Amino acid sequence: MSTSGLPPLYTTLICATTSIVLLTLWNIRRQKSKLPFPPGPKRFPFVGNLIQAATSGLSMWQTASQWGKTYGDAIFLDVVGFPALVLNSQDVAVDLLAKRSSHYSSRPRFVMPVLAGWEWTTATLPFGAKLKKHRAILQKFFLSPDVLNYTDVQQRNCHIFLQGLLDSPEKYDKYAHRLPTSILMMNVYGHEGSYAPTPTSKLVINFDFYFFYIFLDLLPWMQSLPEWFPGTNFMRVAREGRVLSSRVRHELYRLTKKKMRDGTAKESMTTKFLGDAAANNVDNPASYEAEEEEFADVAAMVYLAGGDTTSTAIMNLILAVLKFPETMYRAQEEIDRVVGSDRLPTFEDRDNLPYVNALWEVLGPFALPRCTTQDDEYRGYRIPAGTLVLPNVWAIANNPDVYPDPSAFKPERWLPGGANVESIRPMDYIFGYGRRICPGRVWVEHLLFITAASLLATFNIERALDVNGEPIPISNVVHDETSFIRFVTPSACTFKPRSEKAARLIREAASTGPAWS
Ligand code: HEM
Repeated sequence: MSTSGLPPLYTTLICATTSIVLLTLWNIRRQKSKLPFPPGPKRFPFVGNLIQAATSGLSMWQTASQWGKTYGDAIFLDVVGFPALVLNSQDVAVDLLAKRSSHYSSRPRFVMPVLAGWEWTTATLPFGAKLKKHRAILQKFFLSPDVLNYTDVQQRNCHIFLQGLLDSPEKYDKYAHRLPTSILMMNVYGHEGSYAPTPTSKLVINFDFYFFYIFLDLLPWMQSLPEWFPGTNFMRVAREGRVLSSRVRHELYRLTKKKMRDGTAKESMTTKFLGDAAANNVDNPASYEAEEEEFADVAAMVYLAGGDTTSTAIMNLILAVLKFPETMYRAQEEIDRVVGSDRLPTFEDRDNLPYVNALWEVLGPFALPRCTTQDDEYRGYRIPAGTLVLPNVWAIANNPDVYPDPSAFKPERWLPGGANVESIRPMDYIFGYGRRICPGRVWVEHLLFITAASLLATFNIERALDVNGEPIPISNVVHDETSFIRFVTPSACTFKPRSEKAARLIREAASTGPAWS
């Protein structure tokens, strides 16, 4: 509508109002950019807070928790020039990562993982259309057990796991790794066994490994140096990474497609997805190909994301039981009462085993960094776009104001009448927040329940004794304190079947399951 026909008073009013609104907006913006950053330790030129974190003698999560006592639960850091924000409490993590997820849901993109060919992985994708497609596929297959009927596969493999412990208990860490990877292999591709493309692949697939090369983000011109130039070792590492990435992405997937052509493929996420995609794109081969390419990435991502995380949770469970044997006896008393000794536990028992359910929530701290996509203001502080946001799950889980005696393993704290029955539970933070919350969480919950219940129904797990009959100290070693996953090394311990009958039940159940290669 034109204002030319309006009386002069109206025109003046409209102009005045518009000017006031524009001035106010400009002022808010100016104020915002004048706001201070959230509090944090003194930042030094070039290195920022890196030296303080590296020399504190604690893990980075513990150091950040200590800083929290002085600076509060949102701490601003400088990581060699990159702004970073550590979130030390559940309230702040939910406020930012869940309630403001529109601009806290991206991931930082570092040079080296991209050079090494891992830019397709769901967990590193920036927020956008591609990520939404990946997550839609993951949620379709993993949020409900019914689509892939994965509880069946989990239960059968769990029996094989128990048989492994009967036969070679000293290999328990290998079996703890093989359990989730074999199930994922079947769920995702329909293959039996687990998979490692090369013996060193574990190292290179752990993305934290690439953070060593963060100097490339500060000195991007180094990528143009000739390969003979000193300090360009990253080029060789990146080349090896690309070969590995391509194998992880395609090998298992192509094998399933071959089996589908031969008519020997077992039902899996891949056969189901390709079947639906073919039916929906009968007249549009280009669209089918695009969907297929996208899907192969998601499938490979599941295998990468689910193995080490879930096997670490199983190792933590065993460690917790070794450290606090009374929890094992209490769980066994509940299992004996509910399940009896004539059969192995099943998923139908889950609701009747509250103590066992409380017991498996002992997963180690694990989190993935986020990256902000817009400037933000929070509690009177400025958080610039491009800030690396790190949820400190360790600090949240070890907050003595929420959890009395936080490092003691007391599953009963979650039960009716327990100290933490009203508090947030580990399940509320160990799988992340908002739009990037872990899409594998329901699958994990099922597997950890059946593993804990079956393991404790059939075995007594105890510390091994030395030549003098004294218990050998538990290995508490975490492989790599800087890793996003707190890997646990195995302890000297024994897995004794609770009875002849328990051993027989295991052998009978395992004889109907798949063989682990
Ligand atoms: C104990 C086991 C596991 C734990 C503790 C865990 C935890 C997490 C956490 C904390 C995140 C980051 C969430 C965020 O940024 O807020 C994540 C992301 C992810 N998880 Fe899991 N996870 C586990 C197992 C699995 C499994 C079995 C799968 C396979 C389906 C899986 C697939 C993924 C994927 C694809 C992402 C990236 C999601 C994205 O960036 O949007 N995880 N997980």
